[in-house]
Amino acid sequence: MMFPKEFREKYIMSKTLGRFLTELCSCFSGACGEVKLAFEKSTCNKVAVKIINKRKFVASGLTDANPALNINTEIEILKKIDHPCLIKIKNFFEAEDYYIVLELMEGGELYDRVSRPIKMKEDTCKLYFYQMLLAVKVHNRSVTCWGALNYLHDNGIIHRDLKPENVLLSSSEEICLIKITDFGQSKILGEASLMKTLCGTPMYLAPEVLNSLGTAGYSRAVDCWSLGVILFVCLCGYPPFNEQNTQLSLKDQITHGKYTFIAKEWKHVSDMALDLVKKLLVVDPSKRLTTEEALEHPWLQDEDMKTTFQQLLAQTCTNMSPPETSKMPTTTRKRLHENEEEYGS
Ligand SMILES: C/C(=N\NC(=N)NO)c1ccc(NC(=O)c2cc3cccc([N+](=O)[O-])c3[nH]2)cc1
Repeated sequence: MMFPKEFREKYIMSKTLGRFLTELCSCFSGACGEVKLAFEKSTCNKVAVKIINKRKFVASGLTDANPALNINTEIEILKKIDHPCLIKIKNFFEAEDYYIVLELMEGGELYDRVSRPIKMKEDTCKLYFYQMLLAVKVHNRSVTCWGALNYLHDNGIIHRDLKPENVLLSSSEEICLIKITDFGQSKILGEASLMKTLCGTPMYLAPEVLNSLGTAGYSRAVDCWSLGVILFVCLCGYPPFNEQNTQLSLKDQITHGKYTFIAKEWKHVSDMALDLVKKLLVVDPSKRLTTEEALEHPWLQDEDMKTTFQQLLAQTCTNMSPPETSKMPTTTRKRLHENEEEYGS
């Protein structure tokens, strides 16, 4: 693999991190790329480098008409966000492939934790889930060691691909910070253009626009559903919806909210935790808990857990300087704004 010259001037590439084989397989199924360890020459610090293969990226059909737009949207999102539970970008290079240089998350992917035979403790699930909610939610800004936190939804950003592979752990310790990554499917919400459309006569308006009125403004609820699936898997160790289920297709399981409940896998899980899962896995987005509502749920009213999070945060503040993203190469192509309401299903 030939790395661009300007990359090689700054970094020494090392081994592959995480599940290369799965990354390789996912290349054939669509999303593609691997993550490698690298050393920053100027500081000798370790970094992670996400390599996104351009050719497979286009062939996978994962991208909109213009694949470069996707990556540019993603890079702009990565540069814009500044939150302890969202991955930080350090640099970006475009050559025959895309190279995204990021902070190292030595605990690897949550996917590998939930795949282990021994289930995660409920308190650990709570600490991780609390951080995922903080990262995604709309919230009145609170000050951290780096100033006001920018939340994804607060910035009109929907992740749209939340899953255990995209939740990274800061250390191999069970009690650690998590960070959400991979904004390759994210959308940036523009101003509520549907409202402007409705100011005029609907005489020429397509039916799907009028039909979308019911779900208008709920596009961010997709992240809350995904968080519900992640919480389900963390608590009981198996996914709520899967192909092995014979009665219903995976699609029907999801669209009807028919999750598989294996009582023996849930007997050590509190009723409050299960109650929160049930209120996130609600098919109607307008009835699904929002991230703010989820944070108010009784299961998360746990001062010990919140103190632990603040202590973890304080540790990172002492040994880290605020991110320097201003020196990175800017992305040039104009980014499309996704309307607030996506028409149709
Ligand atoms: C930005 C992004 N994806 N964007 C995208 N469009 N993907 O298709 C992206 C996706 C995944 C990652 N993953 C990692 O940084 C990452 C995975 C992993 C596994 C073991 C160990 C480490 N580690 O940092 O030590 C790991 N880091 C980092 C960035």
